[in-house]
Amino acid sequence: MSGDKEKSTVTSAPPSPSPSSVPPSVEFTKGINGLQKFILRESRGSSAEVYLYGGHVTSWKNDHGEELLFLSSKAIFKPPKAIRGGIPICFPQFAGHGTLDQHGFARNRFWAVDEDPPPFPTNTLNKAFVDLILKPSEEDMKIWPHSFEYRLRVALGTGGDLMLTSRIRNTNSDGKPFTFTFAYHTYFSVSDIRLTKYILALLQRLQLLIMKKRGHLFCAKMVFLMLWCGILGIRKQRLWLILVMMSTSICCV
Ligand SMILES: O=P(O)(O)OC[C@H]1O[C@@H](O)[C@H](O)[C@@H](O)[C@@H]1O
Repeated sequence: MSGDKEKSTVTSAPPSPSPSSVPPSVEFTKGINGLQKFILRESRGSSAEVYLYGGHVTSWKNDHGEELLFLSSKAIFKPPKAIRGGIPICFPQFAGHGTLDQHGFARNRFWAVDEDPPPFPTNTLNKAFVDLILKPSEEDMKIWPHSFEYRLRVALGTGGDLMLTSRIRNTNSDGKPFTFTFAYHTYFSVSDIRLTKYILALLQRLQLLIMKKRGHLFCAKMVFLMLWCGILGIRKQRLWLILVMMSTSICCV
């Protein structure tokens, strides 16, 4: 679950470390309303917090201690209500695209620690990370009759970059395929929401225009994001972090 040792929950620091040599660490503790959470810390001081409830990232701070995610002051942290802010996981349905409640049920379920995650092709050394897993309950199967294993890795890299990797496996005993929709519904923190609203409206139009003309969604998204960050004066480092965030992946096995 942490950088140096894949299976240990807490990485202990060596004796008298210098600030730059403190290893990445993962702490399992209680958060708001006693809900359990992990705190990931990286050697240069950035951190992230992940609740088991919802597999929900609620905080991501850079090495200056600045919060990069928005968490509503009205977020109540009381199941079955979803946590408002941070990075809600919308699964197996995004928005109202289906018969389930808005954004599906993954954000309203208690996830478990994944004790035996399949290996990753990439090097996880020097990263603080935690592996979570969600499997449907009998009640879930009544509203969405598909068996699955949803594995989520939340990792914090040495530069403070936050990476979420979702791996969703169809475990239907009859091998029947299923479809789903999904989103990391990230709430970024911004300094001026009014200005952001105007700029977003403008850029959404621009994005639509580019998509219509070129039909190239990826390019449009990148142009959109870079303009947005540039106009809002987001520092270069933060823009980079956001771009890394955007490159988080989802794969089905
Ligand atoms: O209010 P919820 O269910 O947490 O959803 C968060 C937001 O999700 C977005 O997808 C909707 O467009 C918003 O209207 C909504 O507020």
